[in-house]
Amino acid sequence: MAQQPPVAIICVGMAGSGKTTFMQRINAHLHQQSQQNPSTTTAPPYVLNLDPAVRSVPFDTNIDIRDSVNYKEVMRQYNLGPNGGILTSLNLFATKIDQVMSLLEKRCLPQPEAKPVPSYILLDTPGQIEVFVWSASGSILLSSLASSFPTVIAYVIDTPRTTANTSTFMSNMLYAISILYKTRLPMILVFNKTDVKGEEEAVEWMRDFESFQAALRKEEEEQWSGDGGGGNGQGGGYMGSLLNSMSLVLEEFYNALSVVGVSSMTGDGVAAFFEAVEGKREEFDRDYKPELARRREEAETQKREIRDQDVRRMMGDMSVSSKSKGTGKYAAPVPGTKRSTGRRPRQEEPETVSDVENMESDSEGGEGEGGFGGEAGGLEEPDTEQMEEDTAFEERLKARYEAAMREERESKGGNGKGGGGIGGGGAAASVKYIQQSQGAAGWGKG
Ligand SMILES: Nc1nc2c(ncn2[C@@H]2O[C@H](COP(=O)(O)OP(=O)(O)OP(=O)(O)O)[C@@H](O)[C@H]2O)c(=O)[nH]1
Repeated sequence: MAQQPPVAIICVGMAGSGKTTFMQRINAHLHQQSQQNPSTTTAPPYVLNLDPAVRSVPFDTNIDIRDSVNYKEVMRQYNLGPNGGILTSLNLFATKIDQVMSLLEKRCLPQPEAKPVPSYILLDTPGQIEVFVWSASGSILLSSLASSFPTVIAYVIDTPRTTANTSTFMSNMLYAISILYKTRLPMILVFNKTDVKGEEEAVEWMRDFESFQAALRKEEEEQWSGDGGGGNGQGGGYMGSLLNSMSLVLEEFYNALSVVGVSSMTGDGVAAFFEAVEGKREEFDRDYKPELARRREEAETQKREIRDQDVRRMMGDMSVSSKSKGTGKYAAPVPGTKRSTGRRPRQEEPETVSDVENMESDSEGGEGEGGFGGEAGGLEEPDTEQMEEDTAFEERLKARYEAAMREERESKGGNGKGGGGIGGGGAAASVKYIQQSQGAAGWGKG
């Protein structure tokens, strides 16, 4: 049977929630599996560490951000604090994303007649979730991964701490929502540390909002009785009603999530976690892949439009359209024409703010390109002279174009001159471009 591409599991969670320990556990589980079944066609997982600030990683990694970026040095050089250092390190790492992706694709995508590939790619992320999830580099890393592999977010939660009270629980759930909506990737909630406190209470609060509201009421009563009846003005007030309403609103969100209880310490619940991952792989293929393709197509169209706009603006600046040929502000003065002898060129329509400023300064001082003398009042020469000037410019442009074409032909003919490197390629491309645009403007092929 043909192998499936591996699922990329990205472990995110608040600092201290147990991401690294969880990574260590699932990594050990997968290694054990591949050792126990040597006949299996899958290799051990491919592991990446994206936490530049971690001192030591308790598992072997295939790619480690610390190998390419020195976090301490980044902080020192850019004069940054810890979070800025992590963010900048991630940004620097993101500049190498094409190398990372080509390595991942080479090692992890099933190849015909090649050795087994891993079933899973595991990624550990920095504890400062926002630095990873809300940064440009985080988005680049996530979208690159998701474009090649089914990708799942494992949101690791410190169960004892989160279920200590309803407001901490709600805050954590809201954080999970923000990540879900930001990344738009399938998510599994991993209630970690179940050896200390089971996940049952949290799951009940998610599945049955009445039980969450009952817990909320109980907390409020306790607070009121603890305060000797005075209360602190928060428990029963807007906080209580906000949490109440939230529990109703979030029902829909909870239904979209898979929830598992795991103890990274004992290994309890790891098998259930991988079952959930397989479920999310199907969900990714069914729901997320088409959406990703649509977003990619949208981005491509946007990029094309921006490029076209830039080209149009550039052509406008160069004034190579048939209408304004030779009158642009970048056109060189021609010996023997009126312009070089002091006549002001015909005013163009401003296209940019700087054009307007240039025009204003031209008309104020008359110090533009030879524009001084008695014509500052805006006297216009007859059109025939303008036409002469246009023709001269056109001829110069044509001559330059033909010379460049000749040069290109010679370099192609292998006359020992070589291609001219980057500069030569650029000239050839410009010639081609000018040729096309002039052709479109009715200038013929030349
Ligand atoms: N009892 C128990 N402790 C755990 C479990 N998982 C992690 N811990 C402990 O929780 C603490 C934090 O674990 P880490 O794995 O370092 O957490 P992290 O999320 O990677 O932390 P950062 O790297 O700071 O983001 C450590 O002391 C772990 O031993 C678990 O399942 N049970």
